[in-house]
Amino acid sequence: MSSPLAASDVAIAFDIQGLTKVYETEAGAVHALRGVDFQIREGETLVLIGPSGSGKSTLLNILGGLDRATAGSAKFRTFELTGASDAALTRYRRASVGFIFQFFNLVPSLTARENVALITEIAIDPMSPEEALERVGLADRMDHFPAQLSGGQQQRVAVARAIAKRPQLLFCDEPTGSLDSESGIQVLEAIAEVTAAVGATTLIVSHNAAIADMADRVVKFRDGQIAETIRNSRKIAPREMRW
Ligand SMILES: Nc1ncnc2c1ncn2[C@@H]1O[C@H](COP(=O)(O)OP(=O)(O)OP(=O)(O)O)[C@@H](O)[C@H]1O
Repeated sequence: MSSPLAASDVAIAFDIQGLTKVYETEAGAVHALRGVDFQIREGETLVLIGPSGSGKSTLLNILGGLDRATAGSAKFRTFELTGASDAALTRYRRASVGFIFQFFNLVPSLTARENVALITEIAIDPMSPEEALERVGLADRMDHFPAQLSGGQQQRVAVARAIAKRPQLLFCDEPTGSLDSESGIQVLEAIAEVTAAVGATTLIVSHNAAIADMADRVVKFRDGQIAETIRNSRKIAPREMRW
């Protein structure tokens, strides 16, 4: 069956078919994803919203090579994630994916520059830690330790770390979840800027409905499935969002 997005002039980053995830727990099986069919275009920014437990993070983790599906298929370009070896998934994450999580995950004993350098030292074609930190507005904070930075600044270091290797994919799970609105806007501005600069396909999971305005498409989850997708006619810059 031909898909509406598979026209020859549209490059597809992810082709997802029947993606299913069941967690076996002591309390019984938890159906986190119930047969998701979806395609994501190269260079798109998607914002994933929906109730707690509806499967957003599970999808992000599977597409990021951090978790494995129970059934179905998820293909990034020509790379089939489901069924890939652990080594292949590690190579994929290292080469292609930048991650940003809610709680920054910086190494406390390293400066901002050193936290970013941890990644650039093992990347294939990275920008310098200095360039990455300049892009997120931290040129004057490079030699600060995480404890000397605000939450928003720490998250911008995490953004710099995620994009310094020029990833094809940027996955953000609640990137502003622990920030006040002004810091959150600065982090989203940094994400929008670096996404445009490196041309990454970007997925952002958020509970903040305002963030949906910066997406090309908003993906609404319900009960382990995609209930609706909405294409924004115009993307709104984070600074102009109504928070
Ligand atoms: N490691 C795990 N073991 C067992 N169940 C899990 C695990 N991870 C997630 N789940 C369950 O899978 C379902 C989907 O969780 P998921 O984290 O993907 O939802 P979410 O939409 O991202 O929620 P939230 O917005 O609260 O982060 C939930 O019922 C959750 O409890």
